[in-house]
Amino acid sequence: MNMDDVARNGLVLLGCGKMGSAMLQGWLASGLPPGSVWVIDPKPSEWLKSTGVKINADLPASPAIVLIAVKPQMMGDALPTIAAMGNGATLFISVAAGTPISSLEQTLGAQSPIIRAMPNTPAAVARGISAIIGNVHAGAGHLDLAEELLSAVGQVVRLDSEDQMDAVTGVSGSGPAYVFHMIECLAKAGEAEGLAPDLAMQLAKATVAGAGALAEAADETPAQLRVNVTSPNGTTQAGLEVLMDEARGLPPLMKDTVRAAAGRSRELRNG
Ligand SMILES: NC(=O)C1=CN([C@@H]2O[C@H](COP(=O)(O)OP(=O)(O)OC[C@H]3O[C@@H](n4cnc5c(N)ncnc54)[C@H](OP(=O)(O)O)[C@@H]3O)[C@@H](O)[C@H]2O)C=CC1
Ligand SMILES: O=C(O)[C@@H]1CCC=N1
Repeated sequence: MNMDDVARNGLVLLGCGKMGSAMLQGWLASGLPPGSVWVIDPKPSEWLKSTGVKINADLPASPAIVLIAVKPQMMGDALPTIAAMGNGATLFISVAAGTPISSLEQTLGAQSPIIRAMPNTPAAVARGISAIIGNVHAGAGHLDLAEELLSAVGQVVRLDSEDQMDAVTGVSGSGPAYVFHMIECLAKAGEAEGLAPDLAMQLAKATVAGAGALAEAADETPAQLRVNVTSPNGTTQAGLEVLMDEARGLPPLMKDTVRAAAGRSRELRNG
């Protein structure tokens, strides 16, 4: 099965909030016909209505893919809508944080091919990264199909074990929010040094975006790129002595941040 089969047999998107719409935007931009997409969402946005996809319409009996993008806490209400498609050819992909494959199997059927994925919101600009892992019924063809679908919105990595998903969620699923907060903090710090808010925000956004692009494009490691900015006894060294402090700086803070997010992912296993 490939994206041509998805266009022919249909893709059902269950839940079209922030993550569902970020991905849908990418799929439509990459050529998936709107007429091949069924979206189920209680309050469709104006953007969704403008796309030409089928919204809250009768569903195909056996779509190629059902992508589940509701909150973990909404699973109980939402999954019965699609449970009848289980135990057949339909591939289920869930992006829900925490919800284990075993719990999805209970509702969708023990014979269903199910893939758990953790994307992130830069998918909206095709710069996301998704990690995927499947159940025993998700064969190589299903994983290839999920990878092809998610590749339309960024990079895809395959996990060896579902246990890795909590740490992945703490790093790349939630990670964009950490980076957005870094932009906010950098801009505020610029304001504290006397810059106008607009100028401080422009400098902060461009710096984070540019550094991210350089980190991805360069042959050097991020550590070397950092060294390249740091003149001996210069301004960066003075700043990094604060930021890189092993007791009070970013290293322990980032470790605690990712640990808290991964821990919450583990808690969500129980609903
Ligand atoms: N946001 C992110 O960065 C990421 C999110 N995820 C995962 O994606 C999933 C969705 O998160 P996110 O997009 O942020 O959340 P949102 O609340 O933005 O989106 C969920 C959508 O599902 C709708 N919905 C609620 N109940 C039902 C139902 N019974 N049937 C169909 N749709 C329903 C909601 O409608 P209404 O608002 O009216 O209730 C909403 O539009 C979560 O499981 C999350 O863990 C994964 C990676 C990153
Ligand atoms: O905050 C959350 O629970 C979701 C999962 C990863 C990003 N957002």
